[in-house]
Amino acid sequence: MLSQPQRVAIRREFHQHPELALEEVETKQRIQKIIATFNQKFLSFKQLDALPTALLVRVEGSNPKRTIGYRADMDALPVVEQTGFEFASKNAGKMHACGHDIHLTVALSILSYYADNQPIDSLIFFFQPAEESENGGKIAYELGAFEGQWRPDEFYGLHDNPDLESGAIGCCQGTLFAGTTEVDIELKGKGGHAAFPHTANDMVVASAYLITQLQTIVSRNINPLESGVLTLGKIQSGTIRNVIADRAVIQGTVRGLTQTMIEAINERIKTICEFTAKSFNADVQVNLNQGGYLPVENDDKLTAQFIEFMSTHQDVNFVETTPAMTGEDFGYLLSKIPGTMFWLGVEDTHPLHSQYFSPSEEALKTAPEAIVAFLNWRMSR
Ligand SMILES: CC(=O)N[C@@H](CCC[C@H](N)C(=O)O)C(=O)O
Repeated sequence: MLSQPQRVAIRREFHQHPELALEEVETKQRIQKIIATFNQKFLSFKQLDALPTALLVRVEGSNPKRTIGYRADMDALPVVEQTGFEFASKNAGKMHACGHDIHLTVALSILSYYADNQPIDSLIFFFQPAEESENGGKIAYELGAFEGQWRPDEFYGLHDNPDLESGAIGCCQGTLFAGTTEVDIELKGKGGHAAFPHTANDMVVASAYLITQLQTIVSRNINPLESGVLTLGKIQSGTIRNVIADRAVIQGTVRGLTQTMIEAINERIKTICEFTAKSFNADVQVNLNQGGYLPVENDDKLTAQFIEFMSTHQDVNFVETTPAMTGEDFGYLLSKIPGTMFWLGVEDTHPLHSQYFSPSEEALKTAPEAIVAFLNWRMSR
């Protein structure tokens, strides 16, 4: 298995060269280059023409009862890194601010183990593009990535978590992550001179009211005992102080722990947009795209086994977690193939998606061993 210094070097190499969703060309080349150094005897590969940055690797089992999938995502975010590390991003405006560099390194470490130690069951490693946006998991599934001998009977994947101690494994039964919807709103009015507001139709003012109205969905429309989020993370309108803006673009994301909640919030967004725009005599276009970001629902039986193993294994610091409002398109894959998603603690004071996010590399010391131990245990059953 890759040593800790090798793991750290690999993680830093990925960290220095982040690529956005569907652009992970060099990242895939790096993955392939690393795998090329492994024993090839039990390995075979699959690529997808229409999703060229994806890579599937199959490890042939010695006496397979099942095929087990393991997924690692590989895309970065459009974030300007501010960590000041010597291995900080070399790609301007892009950063592995969600720890997918850690995810890749853990997956490659596990793969390196099974390249040398043939597993009993067959394994499929899915190096997945486009988790942060663009639905890489769903696209791969729909392209037939998991057909025939490439279909796992059960699927596992992790996400790093700065709130957990380094190396801790966190998981829960049922919903681990929220489902999400990407929200795009465009308001159109009439531009004009700042001095003559009565001759124009100001989309800065309309968007201010619309945003305020939309914020009432969570506070006034949903049951306080349930949960939902609407974050509007981006707004663009206007060009200069003395021109009335004829257009505003608002982008955001909805989060809910159930599909019913997501759909209820989405319906309210449409209604509020329609009537608020009308009240300003503006045109509005609303685009709500859930794509593959379904709630991440862990399979009852497989997750019970995962928790049983992780919570009793002497080398694992296991933490029972509560559902989180982060989204994950692994939710789509788990809606097709049963499995378990879990957290890996990377202890950091900065949250995921922060320009200062600095996951602890200590987590790399123990996570691959813990996951290999679980997989071997699973294969023995
Ligand atoms: C783990 C994580 O941070 N995932 C992203 C997933 C984004 C989903 C989608 N593009 C959206 O923005 O709604 C997250 O922001 O939770």
